[in-house]
Amino acid sequence: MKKFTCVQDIGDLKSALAEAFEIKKDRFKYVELGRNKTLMMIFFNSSLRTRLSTQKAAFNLGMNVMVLDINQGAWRLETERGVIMDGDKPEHLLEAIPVMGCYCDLIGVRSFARFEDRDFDYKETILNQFIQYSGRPVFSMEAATRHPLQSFADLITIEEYKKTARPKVVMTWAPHPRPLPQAVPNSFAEWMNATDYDFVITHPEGYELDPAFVGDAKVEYDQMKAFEGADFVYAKNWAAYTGDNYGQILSKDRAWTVSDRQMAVTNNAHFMHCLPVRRNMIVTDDVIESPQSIVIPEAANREISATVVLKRLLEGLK
Ligand SMILES: CCC[C@H](NC(=O)CCC(=O)O)C(=O)O
Ligand SMILES: NC(=O)OP(=O)(O)O
Repeated sequence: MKKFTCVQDIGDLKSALAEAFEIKKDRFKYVELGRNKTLMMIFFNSSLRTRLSTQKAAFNLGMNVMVLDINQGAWRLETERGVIMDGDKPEHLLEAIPVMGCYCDLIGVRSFARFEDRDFDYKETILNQFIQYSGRPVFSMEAATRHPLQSFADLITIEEYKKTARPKVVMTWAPHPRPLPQAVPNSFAEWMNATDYDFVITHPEGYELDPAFVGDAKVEYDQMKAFEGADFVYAKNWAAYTGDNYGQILSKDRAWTVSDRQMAVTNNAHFMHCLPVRRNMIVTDDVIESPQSIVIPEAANREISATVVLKRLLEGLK
């Protein structure tokens, strides 16, 4: 594997899942693979789970790790070409990227959507500059339009907890005080559409995601109807995608906050969320603390998804 930015990069999902469950049985099985290899993790945005689980995955494979928080310690970076750099940014990304590539063997990048220009975001401008100019294999630690490490962990978790071959999985929008990226819902939809699950997306009108990610998923504007018979509920907020509303908050309707009311019409569904989660905006305390909540095992599986991805990128170096 030469990059990991989307579901297509991992190839056959059944093989990827088999590798994940193999590694889960013995996560140090490939500890020699990464000897004297260095992972560089570059964050343009905050992180807890990705920052910790991806480092742990690198250690599982015997790698060295460097972590850089851009604009905190490094020089502030200009990312636009053609800009006269007479302001507060002493370095351009197009120099910084190949320099960072000199010091490592693999690069992970977190760079969220900026919501200033939809084309800039949806062309994955920053991530693709790392792919183009670093000279190293690059993987996404959540970019503008996807979060594949999260989605792979979500799939592993559903496979572990499902009671039927084709569970009903419902992704629901929920209210949030800030405009959040579409990366997590886009990516979850992309991975769910690559399975044979019964996948439904529910959100208020106006929050339609990019059709390229929605694919053949059923979209239901009535949340209670969507929840009927669900085996898994995956909650997430996202800002509007369509037209002039890009990056905007259209609703903070707390009737969409996942509570016992909605969970009551499901098939005793497991509750999932990528975390961090705003309690009593996205989901009530009772639901996220209930026996059906699997948000912690879901987060734990981030170590497994990252170990599989780093293993395949290391194997690609040979
Ligand atoms: C893994 C999720 C990362 C990010 N979440 C946030 O930025 C939450 C920030 C907040 O709740 O203020 C998102 O929604 O894409
Ligand atoms: N789910 C996830 O990626 O969490 P962090 O933003 O804390 O890394």
